[in-house]
Amino acid sequence: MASTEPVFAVRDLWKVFGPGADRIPAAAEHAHLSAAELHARTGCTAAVRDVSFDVHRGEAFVVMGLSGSGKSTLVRCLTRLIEPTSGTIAMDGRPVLDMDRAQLRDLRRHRAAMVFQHFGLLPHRSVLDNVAYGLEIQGMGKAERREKAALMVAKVGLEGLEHRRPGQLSGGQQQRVGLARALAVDPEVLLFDEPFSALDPLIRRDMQDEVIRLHRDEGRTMVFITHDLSEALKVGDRIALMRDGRVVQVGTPEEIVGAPADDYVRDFVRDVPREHVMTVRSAMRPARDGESESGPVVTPDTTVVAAIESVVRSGVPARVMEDGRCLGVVDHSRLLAVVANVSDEQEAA
Ligand SMILES: Nc1ncnc2c1ncn2[C@@H]1O[C@H](COP(=O)(O)OP(=O)(O)OP(=O)(O)O)[C@@H](O)[C@H]1O
Repeated sequence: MASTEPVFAVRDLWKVFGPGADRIPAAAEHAHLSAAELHARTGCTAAVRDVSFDVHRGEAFVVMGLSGSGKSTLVRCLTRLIEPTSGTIAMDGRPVLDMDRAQLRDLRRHRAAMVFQHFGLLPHRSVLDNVAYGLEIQGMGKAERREKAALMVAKVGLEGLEHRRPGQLSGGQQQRVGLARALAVDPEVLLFDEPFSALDPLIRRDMQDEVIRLHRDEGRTMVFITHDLSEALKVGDRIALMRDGRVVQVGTPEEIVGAPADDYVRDFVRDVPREHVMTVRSAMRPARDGESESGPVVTPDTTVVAAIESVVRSGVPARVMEDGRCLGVVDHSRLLAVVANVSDEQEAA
């Protein structure tokens, strides 16, 4: 298996609810209709509308959009918890829509584990046994699964709480149990359905950091649903932004914020503090006489806010260095242009 092969390859995917749903994807006369018009005309809801994207190995892929935009339906289609109306999905090159029940069970149990918003914990079991549950389903012996579960409990920071019941835990702790349970089966992909939206802001931030740490440490592929833009920008390597069942843009946080595909995306990201998302790679200019010889050094993926600090402290432009080469420099005006959302042309004018 080539390592460049996507984990998920989704093409022309549709999920339509309602009467005669099967006929909607191919019906060209409906293609230009908005979601509301389509519903008024046909009685159908196109929850996922002609969507194509790849999820690369090892990336955190975020599906973002407002309530009702189709995020949950899309992600549930990946493992056929919801049956797509048309299109194709491949996981590791294998067509998911051709899988029989046994193959699908294997897919959901071993390869793509879901972490739900409402934890789905078993109330009468201890933390340890909840975490071990997925392994029990897999048929692993008691001693071995408890040992493995204990490791996962420690990994998500719940040591000492192994014998509590879910009802004796806070929301954040319960979510950690759900996370440990998904991790215990060592899936190739973790699918998160708005996992933290029920948590209060501070615990939510802790959990986001936890997920990012797990992602960095293990390089595990993640698909993460959220309606929260700041969460998407924080967690995602790439983000698919959905509107009315369609994916309107797929890109890195920097691409989404720096080069919105249309007015909808532009409006969506309008209030994002750009200096926290944009990097010096998109802010730098060519070095002029002597500038590549001195001044503070930053890497190309340094955020603008971090580069501002370097430039302010040193009083001179910062050099953007990669593999010993100076790619360019960032000075006060380039950095301020990012903060003010002024483009090169506007700056020069
Ligand atoms: N079983 C169903 N029958 C009919 N319509 C459905 C069904 N499930 C979802 N829908 C509709 O499909 C659209 C997309 O729903 P979905 O739950 O995927 O959105 P979402 O972006 O995940 O929303 P939220 O953030 O509120 O969970 C909505 O208009 C919803 O009402």
